[in-house]
Amino acid sequence: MADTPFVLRDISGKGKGLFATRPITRGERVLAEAPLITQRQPVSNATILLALARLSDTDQRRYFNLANAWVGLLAPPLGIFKTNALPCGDHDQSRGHTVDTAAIFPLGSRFNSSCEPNVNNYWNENLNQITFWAVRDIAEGEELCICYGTPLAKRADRRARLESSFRFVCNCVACAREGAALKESDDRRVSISRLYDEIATCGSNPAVGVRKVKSALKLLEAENLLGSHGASFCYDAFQFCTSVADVRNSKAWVTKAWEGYCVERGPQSSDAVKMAAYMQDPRAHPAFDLLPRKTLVGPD
Ligand SMILES: C[S@@+](CC[C@H](N)C(=O)[O-])C[C@H]1O[C@@H](n2cnc3c(N)ncnc32)[C@H](O)[C@@H]1O
Repeated sequence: MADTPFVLRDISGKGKGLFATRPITRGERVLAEAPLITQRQPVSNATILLALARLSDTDQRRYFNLANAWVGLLAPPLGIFKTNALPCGDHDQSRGHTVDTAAIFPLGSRFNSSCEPNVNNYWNENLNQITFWAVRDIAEGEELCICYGTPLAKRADRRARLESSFRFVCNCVACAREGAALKESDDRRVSISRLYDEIATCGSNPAVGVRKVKSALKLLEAENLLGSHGASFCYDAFQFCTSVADVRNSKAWVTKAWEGYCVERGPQSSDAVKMAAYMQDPRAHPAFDLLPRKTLVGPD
């Protein structure tokens, strides 16, 4: 871990976790790592054993030293895989994205989960590595957490999912809320998820679409999820503006989307590169000028 800005240490109730050894700036890449083993669905104990047989003794030891939430319930190779696997692709079940390849990483599999994550994991297919990005400024000593689950859901649903897949009760800063604060947070997350679905149906009504994007961004900010989830909403707003040939606001939105993807996924990610091209020429988008021309609104 010589040049990483974190250390691995024990944390009560979570096994081990990763902690910042210095202040980390929003948008910084905290880790890029190749897999120990990769598996395509369907994964079984037998397919994992085959992959492990190709590893050196040192890497096999690394694998078997990882956490296992399924002790006594599954054979160890499979239990460790289910506890630690991260998706190799754009996997966000709450948005209907799933990938059928997942992998185990020596350090990347040590990030604990938070429903208000300060780090985003992104599989970079050009590098064939998983990359981890600070989605907000992180103080020295703070734990670095990604989100394993579906943050845009109520606490009860988030917890149920994490408990059934990873066998822990989430008590992250978002899940620890109670009373009115919990209700407000639950309502905001459900609203963001609803707005996400509604935005997808606004193609013929771009003014409404952009209004909904702005509402979603405000709610994301209130939930401290703007850094991890804002970019795709800004890209939606860009597409609404470009469809009515509103070049000025298209540029403003796609610039926001580019900034967001640089933070969530890195400037070399395919999404950031795509946004950079539309910043140069918003007219290159296939939806440009498809609807009656109109001026919409830009970001705040
Ligand atoms: C991928 S491992 C993360 C690293 C692990 N803590 C370790 O010691 O190597 C996933 C497991 O970590 C624990 N974990 C992760 N996030 C947690 C959280 N927010 N609260 C409690 N336990 C958590 C659970 O036991 C989970 O099954």
